[in-house]
Order: sequence, then C-alpha cells, then structure tokens
Amino acid sequence: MSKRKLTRQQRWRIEKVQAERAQRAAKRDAQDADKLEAGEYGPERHGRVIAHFGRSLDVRPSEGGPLHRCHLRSNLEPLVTGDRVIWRAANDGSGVVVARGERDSVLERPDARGQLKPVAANIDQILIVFAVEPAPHANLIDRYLVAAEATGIAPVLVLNKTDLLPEGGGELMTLLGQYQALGYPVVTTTTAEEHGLDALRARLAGRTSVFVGQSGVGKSSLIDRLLPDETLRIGALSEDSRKGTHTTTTARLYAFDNDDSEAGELIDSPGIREFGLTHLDAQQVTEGFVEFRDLLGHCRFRDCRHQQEPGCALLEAVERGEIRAARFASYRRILDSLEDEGR
Ligand SMILES: Nc1nc2c(ncn2[C@@H]2O[C@H](COP(=O)(O)OP(=O)(O)OP(=O)(O)O)[C@@H](O)[C@H]2O)c(=O)[nH]1
Ligand SMILES: [Zn+2]
Repeated sequence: MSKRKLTRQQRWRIEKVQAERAQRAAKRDAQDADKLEAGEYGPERHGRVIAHFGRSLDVRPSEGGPLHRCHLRSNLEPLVTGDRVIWRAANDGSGVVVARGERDSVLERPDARGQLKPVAANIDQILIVFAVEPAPHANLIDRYLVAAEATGIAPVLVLNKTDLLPEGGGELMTLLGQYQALGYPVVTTTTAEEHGLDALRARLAGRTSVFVGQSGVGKSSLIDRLLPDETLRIGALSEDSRKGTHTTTTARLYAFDNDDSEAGELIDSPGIREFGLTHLDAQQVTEGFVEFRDLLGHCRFRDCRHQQEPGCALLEAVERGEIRAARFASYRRILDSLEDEGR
C-alpha cells in the first residue's frame, strides 16, 4: 500500500486530536491520584477482563461478585478480553485497572492494515469444530491445526453432527483416529441427542476455550446449548458478523454456569470464530506439523526445502510410512497457498 500523503490541514487536525486525547488521559490520571489520596478507591484486587470497549473494561473480581466498569490507567498498554488484572474499585461501581498480569497465551488476528493485533489472552485451548456435513475438505483440519500450533495454544478437534455419521463411523472417524494417533485430543458431539454434549462439557471443565471452524459446522448451536442464558447475546453477535462489522466487535468472556465452579469459560467473538484463515509463514507451517518436529534439522542439506532433495529426513519418513502421505501432501498444499498469496 502506498503511503498516504496528508495535507498540512489534516496533519494539524490529527495532532490536535492526539493532543486533546493525551490531555484528557492526563486529567483523568490526576483525578485518579486525587481519588486515591482521598481514599475513594479501595485496595488492590485481582480480576479478569470480561469485555472491553476502547480503554473502558468490564472487570470481574476474582473472588466473584458484580462486574465493574473500569478505565485503564493511561500509562498501561491496551488490554484484551481474558487478561488478568490488578484493579481498585470505586464506591460507585466503577474502578481503575492499575496493572496487567502475565499472559499465558495470546490470540492474535490481523487488523484492517494486516498488522497482527491481540484479541484475547489466557486461552487454554482452541476447539476446532468440524462436522459430518459440511464435510471438511482435504487439508482444512491441518490448516486449523497449523494455525493453532503457531499460537502455542493447545488445539482440540471437535467432530459435530455425529447423528449424521454413516453406520460404522465412515471415513471421518478413521481420519479422527489418525489425528488422535498424532496426540491430538478428539471429542465428538451432536446437538440432536440429550447427552450429545457430555464429552465436550468434560473437555471444557476448568479451562478457558475458544471455538473456531468453518461456517455451518454448528458452533452457534453448540454455544447456545452450553450457554442457554446467553442466547440473546450470542444472537446479537452473529447479527453483527452478518453486517460485516466483525473485525470491530470485540471478544467477550462467558462462564459456563452449571452450578459448578469448574464448568469452564468461553471467549467468543465473530472474529475469533474465523481464526485459522489468517496468515502464516513457511516456518510456522513446517513446525505446525507435530510429527515433523523431531526430524527438522536432520536433512542432509541445511537449507532443505523438503521437495526432492536427496537425504531429506521428511521425505524419508514419508517413504518409511512414519509420516502419513496425506499429511505431507497437505503440508505441500498449505505452503503452495502461501506462495500464491505472495509470501
Ligand atoms: N444434524 C445436526 N445438525 C446440526 C447439529 N449441530 C448444528 N446443526 C445444524 O447445522 C446448521 C449450522 O449450525 P450453526 O450453529 O449455525 O453453525 P455455525 O458453525 O455457527 O455457522 P456460522 O454461524 O455460519 O459460522 C444449523 O442448521 C444447525 O441446526 C448436529 O449436531 N446435528
Ligand atoms: Zn528435507
């Protein structure tokens, strides 16, 4: 993209807006200092960001109780949903966030300019949902797995609509077995049966999860079942995504309340659901195939591209049947698609 030339007038206006914004932040900090001195803010507490709207955040106290709409100290970098924070409550139900905790993990997405931006933090697992109908195309699951591996967040494969499986399970169940053999946890679900989500609920317990997957696989249906009280809000989310405002709709954290504190949590937004179709580089793709990892660095040529080089450790493993040919083909396909995108 060519650099946009700003007129002097535009530049002046931008500088003015920025100066005003800095002034407002400084004023608020000064007011905070006054409030702190006057004892209007309570002691420091732990909490978690449930949603955010610019520099305004909904914080849930760690010990429970109502949410507090907090603002963020101007010296702190922006926070995202799922962040753990130190905050102080004011008497009027508001509060101020004074520090951010370490992040165990961050989920990022490219913004409108293609720059990676954090959208959620402290996620324990990415549930990759696919279905009997629409069936996943050949390398779709691998694409999602590679994208998940690149985040460092553990992926889980969820096969939904098992009520539509053919007798004996068919090819999809065979495929699932192959992923299980690679070490990936696999869960099957159906919304057509009363106990169709039991295995999923067990998997969600005590963890913070996100659901991703292509359109029509049943993400909304599963989430509606898991969060019956939140149905309206979820509906509102998908309406936003239809209007195409998904990139600006921020993520929200939901607790699965089964009268069970260990029921687990979900972070959801239309943007997060689309995860996996984001950009990756060739190295991330190579490292995203877990069964390649021990072999990397063992090719005869240090700059081996694993195409037809003699002494290629990956090709030899395919020959020996240690790497499934279909996975290797998928690897090639994903790399080719990166080249098509000019990376
Ligand atoms: N037979 C069967 N149909 C299901 C099941 N789960 C969901 N569906 C149906 O699949 C269709 C798509 O489900 P959604 O929940 O909208 O899928 P989604 O993944 O949220 O799709 P997007 O909103 O487009 O991302 C709906 O008609 C659901 O009723 C299931 O377990 N079995
Ligand atoms: Zn090689």
